[in-house]
Amino acid sequence: MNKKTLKDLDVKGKKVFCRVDFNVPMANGEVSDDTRIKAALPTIEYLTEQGAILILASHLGRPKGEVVKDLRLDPIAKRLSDLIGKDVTKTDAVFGKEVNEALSLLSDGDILLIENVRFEPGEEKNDEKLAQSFADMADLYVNDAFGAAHRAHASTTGVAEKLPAAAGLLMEKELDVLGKALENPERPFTAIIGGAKVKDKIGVIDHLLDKVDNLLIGGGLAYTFIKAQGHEIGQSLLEEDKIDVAKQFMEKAKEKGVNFIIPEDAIVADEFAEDANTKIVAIDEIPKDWEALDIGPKTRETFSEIVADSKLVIWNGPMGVFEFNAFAGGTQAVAEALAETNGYTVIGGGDSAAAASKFGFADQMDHVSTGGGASLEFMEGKELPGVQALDEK
Ligand SMILES: Nc1ncnc2c1ncn2[C@@H]1O[C@H](COP(=O)(O)OP(=O)(O)OP(=O)(O)O)[C@@H](O)[C@H]1O
Ligand SMILES: O=C(O)[C@H](O)COP(=O)(O)O
Repeated sequence: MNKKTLKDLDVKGKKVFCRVDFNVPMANGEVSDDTRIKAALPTIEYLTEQGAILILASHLGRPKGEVVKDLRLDPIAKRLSDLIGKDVTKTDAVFGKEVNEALSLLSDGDILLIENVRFEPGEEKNDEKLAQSFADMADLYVNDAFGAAHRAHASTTGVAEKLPAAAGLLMEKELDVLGKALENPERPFTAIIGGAKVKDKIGVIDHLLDKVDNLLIGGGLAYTFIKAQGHEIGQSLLEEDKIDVAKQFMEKAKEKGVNFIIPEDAIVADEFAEDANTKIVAIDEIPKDWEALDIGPKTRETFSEIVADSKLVIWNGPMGVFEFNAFAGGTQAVAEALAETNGYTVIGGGDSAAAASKFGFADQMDHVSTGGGASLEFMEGKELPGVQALDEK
């Protein structure tokens, strides 16, 4: 990586403003999944052990510049404190008198978590004054929030331009793993793309077609491709205005010699419901009034065989409506195939990461990205503003 990292900084006795992505799922006022908090621990522990005074900043949800009680970071401060076995001071303010007073009481190795930065209207606007307030608190800036690196906000880019700025250990690892995968992949290299909409995956499919040996398409977006091949898809998800793009991708795959695979069978349902009537059909036999909600058994087998023979697999997006048990089998089969292959496996965050943990395979993946949108933009070949803003080595 050509950006400065934690190891390039001398942090002892310095105030370090560290942006983390603690945008975690909450239920009943408590953290219901602390994966992202745990992922930031190496950076937090390194900084405190080195004797920095650590100021942590994160967003939670999308409060749009207003204070939203349920999006306060107190439960996160508590969980962090339990995980590291150390007190974490939490302020109700994002900056100003309360934060400065709290900071003045801290010693080397202590931790302060400021309030949800998105309570400030200036955060998402990358407001200069807010960025300056963050910079005024600290001597150094560290960005460990890979999950928010695709956002150009005051706490991710604005402040980075005002202080010596380096990547945290999680940021460094994410960029290393995803970067190596895309720049110098071991082959055969397979990408599996699922999820709901072609629209959301155009950039990533296009970019991956220049890189991969196999591109496997599942999920709701597959049916636009199937329609583009001239088959009827009943009530399945269709983006009429993306049929041409789907055709172009299939052409591009042919030109590039990429093995482009779309489902050969599906589980169809007579309504979008957990307890709908279902059957397995060949892909050119989807009944008019039914909709395809998961990939079928033959497709699962084909996908699993390709994954087994791959040296590198990247997976983004579920293969079906995995939230309903009746249509979770395809996603589970893909997660299992990744868990079993000897190849290096990378999950591109979001729903696929949730699915891998739901089915108990997350620990068997080589890398589960903490970024949903961020990993997708990275895989599209875009520069992430939160990374761009860091100091060059
Ligand atoms: N065949 C299908 N028909 C309808 N919906 C589907 C189908 N297959 C998958 N989905 C839905 O797609 C949704 C996930 O789509 P999305 O594009 O958001 O995935 P994702 O890219 O993994 O998400 P994220 O951006 O959070 O990583 C799931 O809620 C799932 O139910
Ligand atoms: O959950 C995420 O993907 C990140 O925390 C970014 O959140 P955002 O989409 O609300 O900017």
